[in-house]
Amino acid sequence: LKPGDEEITGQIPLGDPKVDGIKLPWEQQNDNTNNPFPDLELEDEYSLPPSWQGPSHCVGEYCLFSNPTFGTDGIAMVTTPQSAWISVNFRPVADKTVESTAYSVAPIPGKGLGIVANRLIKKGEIIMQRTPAVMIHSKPHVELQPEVREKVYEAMINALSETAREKFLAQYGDTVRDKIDNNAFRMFVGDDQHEHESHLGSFPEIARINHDCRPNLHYRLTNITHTTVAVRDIPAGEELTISYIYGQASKKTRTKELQDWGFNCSCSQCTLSGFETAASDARVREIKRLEKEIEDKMTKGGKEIKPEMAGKLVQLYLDERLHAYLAPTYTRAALIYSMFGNEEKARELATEAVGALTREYGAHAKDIPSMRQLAENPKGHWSWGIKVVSEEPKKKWKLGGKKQNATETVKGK
Ligand SMILES: C[S@@+](CC[C@H](N)C(=O)[O-])C[C@H]1O[C@@H](n2cnc3c(N)ncnc32)[C@H](O)[C@@H]1O
Repeated sequence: LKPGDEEITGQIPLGDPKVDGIKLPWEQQNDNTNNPFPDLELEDEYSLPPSWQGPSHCVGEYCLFSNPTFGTDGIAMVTTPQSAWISVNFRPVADKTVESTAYSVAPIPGKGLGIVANRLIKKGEIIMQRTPAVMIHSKPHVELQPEVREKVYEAMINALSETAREKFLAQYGDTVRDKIDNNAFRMFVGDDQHEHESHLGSFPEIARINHDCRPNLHYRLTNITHTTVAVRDIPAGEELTISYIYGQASKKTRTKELQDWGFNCSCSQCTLSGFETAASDARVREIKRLEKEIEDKMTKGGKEIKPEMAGKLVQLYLDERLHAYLAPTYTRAALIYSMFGNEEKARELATEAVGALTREYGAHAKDIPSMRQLAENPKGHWSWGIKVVSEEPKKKWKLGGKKQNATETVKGK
């Protein structure tokens, strides 16, 4: 969330008690109840298993739901019964992660605390995989009156397991709200039948990872599980980083976005010399130009495309150290070389694409079977030697795209 978001008001009609006399929810209860918030009767459709507490502390349709034994360290959610039900019923994710001694928390000059590799971490190794300790629907987080929000958050923190509470409170930031604003990831909770709704997920251990515009980790959210993966080999002693913003932007744009986040970036890319920064900005511009050119030519049937364009794009991504975003680029390049009948390059790039897709989207990424087939047997792949796609070019050309999971994140300040 960016500064200014808290100015948005109105969806939750609580009013200001001091101004218009509307009572806060807990003031509306009769005196002989200990529960200051009205509980909500759950429709059968959204009833949760008996291990769950809630709904309680309801404000409008948003209530507290908790389970101290769920996922990594238990969870407390402030959300709608529908989103709670969807989250509880998501398929669990359990990949093999590195041992917890492979990294540790350490002070990082100019960034507070951060996480540093204790041994060589290999490209593709999964560093952390966690479910949120706290998950809050974005609307009440932004729109609730501060007094009401504080009460709800107090109950939410009390509902956490002791371990989760300790980890949550140890995060960077003064108040509960600060800790959420500075550390949470935006996640969208929904499924095929229900609209995806914006939430803020707090993963306290992952939140120690600082930002770098050219990160060595990629993160993804699969349903409500957060996974961080190494996108290149990381030597012992190097800081582990993710990007809080979209990295393919000029320094000026990145600086502005990170200032909106509340800090002046001191990452490897933001501290380059003026000359290096100009070269980097030029590469980013060239990446965008080439991507557009390739896309335009492909949607027009691919007549004027040259495989070298795709090769150049891959090289620009590597030169620019954009290792966290290689999957679509490798996939596109492998297809183009295959279309032009270059077996060696098609195999090589499709093999790279399988690795990048696995790192960036997980082992079930939808383009993986096709890229695997291309790597193993280019001549048997649909794209082999077609050069010019005159029929239905868009349909054949379309890459799997970014949205692979039910949830998708932007670092959710
Ligand atoms: C999610 S926290 C990261 C962990 C935090 N450093 C800590 O001590 O817990 C985000 C905060 O870390 C700091 N930070 C992260 N990346 C940074 C960077 N590239 N440059 C400067 N400060 C950074 C900023 O204060 C930012 O608001």
